[in-house]
Amino acid sequence: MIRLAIQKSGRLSEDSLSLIRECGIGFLSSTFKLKTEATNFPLEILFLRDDDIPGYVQDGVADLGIVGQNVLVEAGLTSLQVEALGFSKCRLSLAVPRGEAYNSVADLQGKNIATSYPQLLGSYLAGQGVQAQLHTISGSVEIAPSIGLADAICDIVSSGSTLLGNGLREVETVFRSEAVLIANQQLAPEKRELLEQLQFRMQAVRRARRNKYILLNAPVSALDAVKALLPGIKSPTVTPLAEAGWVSVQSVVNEDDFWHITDRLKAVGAEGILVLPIEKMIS
Ligand SMILES: Nc1ncnc2c1ncn2[C@@H]1O[C@H](COP(=O)(O)OP(=O)(O)OP(=O)(O)O)[C@@H](O)[C@H]1O
Ligand SMILES: O=P(O)(O)OC[C@H]1O[C@H](OP(=O)(O)OP(=O)(O)O)[C@H](O)[C@@H]1O
Ligand SMILES: [Mg+2]
Repeated sequence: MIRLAIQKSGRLSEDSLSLIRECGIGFLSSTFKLKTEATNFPLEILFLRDDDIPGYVQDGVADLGIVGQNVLVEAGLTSLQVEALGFSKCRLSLAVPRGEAYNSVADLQGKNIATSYPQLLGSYLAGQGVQAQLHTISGSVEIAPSIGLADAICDIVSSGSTLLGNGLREVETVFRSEAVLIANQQLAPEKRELLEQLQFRMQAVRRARRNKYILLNAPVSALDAVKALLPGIKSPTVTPLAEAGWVSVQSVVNEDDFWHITDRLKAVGAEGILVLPIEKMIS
């Protein structure tokens, strides 16, 4: 049995649970139960505060964890990272009151800055040659300037609406973060094997999310142009249609390139384009 710690409730919880479920791992969860066993994989899930997860994994209380890279680096435990998971993307940024003049990070020299990330901010400022007084607070950091607690803040930003709602302006990005899978570094061989099985499934899920299955009809005369646009995993599948001179083409396309490629497919004569989600993608 391998133990995985995830956030009990917060920005990482829902996506962590979805990823585990999409890996085909079933479990019962209830708001009050802080530990659950998977029904079809030797996995125990612990529901914890995210800040505690890196330490628990380092000490071996949990074998694995899912946590924001920002929390991992702040804890000085970057060496536990196994792979990035592509969700809970955000940035740690410096912000100042909107009306205040700001030209460069040098303007923060001697200022009071409130943050929950003194290590990350401290090393960023040291790298910029700026000395400031850091006030560590554990939450609601964006309130600090308006109550006279600090001149500036450094906190997590995603949409920017919390900054906007508190009269602040983002001025520097200190760190870019996303959720990461972490593991204890002295895992027993049986647990290491379970970790590898989990990683294999997670990678198949993530690859599937990034890609779409595409089917279309095209005149044979356009086939070379269509093939050039849709290289697929190895090469596209091409089957003749009942109507002479036409083929059906099936392939896989990256989500990011999808609209751009669809426009070009239409331009070379493709018709009846269907796009389907992929559930798992194993390379
Ligand atoms: N607005 C956001 N958008 C995307 N990701 C975010 C956002 N805010 C935070 N995160 C990421 O999710 C992690 C957890 O954020 P959350 O706000 O739930 O933490 P928390 O309040 O410290 O939770 P806990 O109660 O577990 O200590 C952060 O460390 C960061 O990596
Ligand atoms: O740029 P935005 O999209 O507004 O997101 C940023 C906010 O999200 C996080 O807090 P969260 O809402 O998770 O609340 P918390 O203070 O309880 O962690 C973070 O600490 C910021 O305050
Ligand atoms: Mg926390």
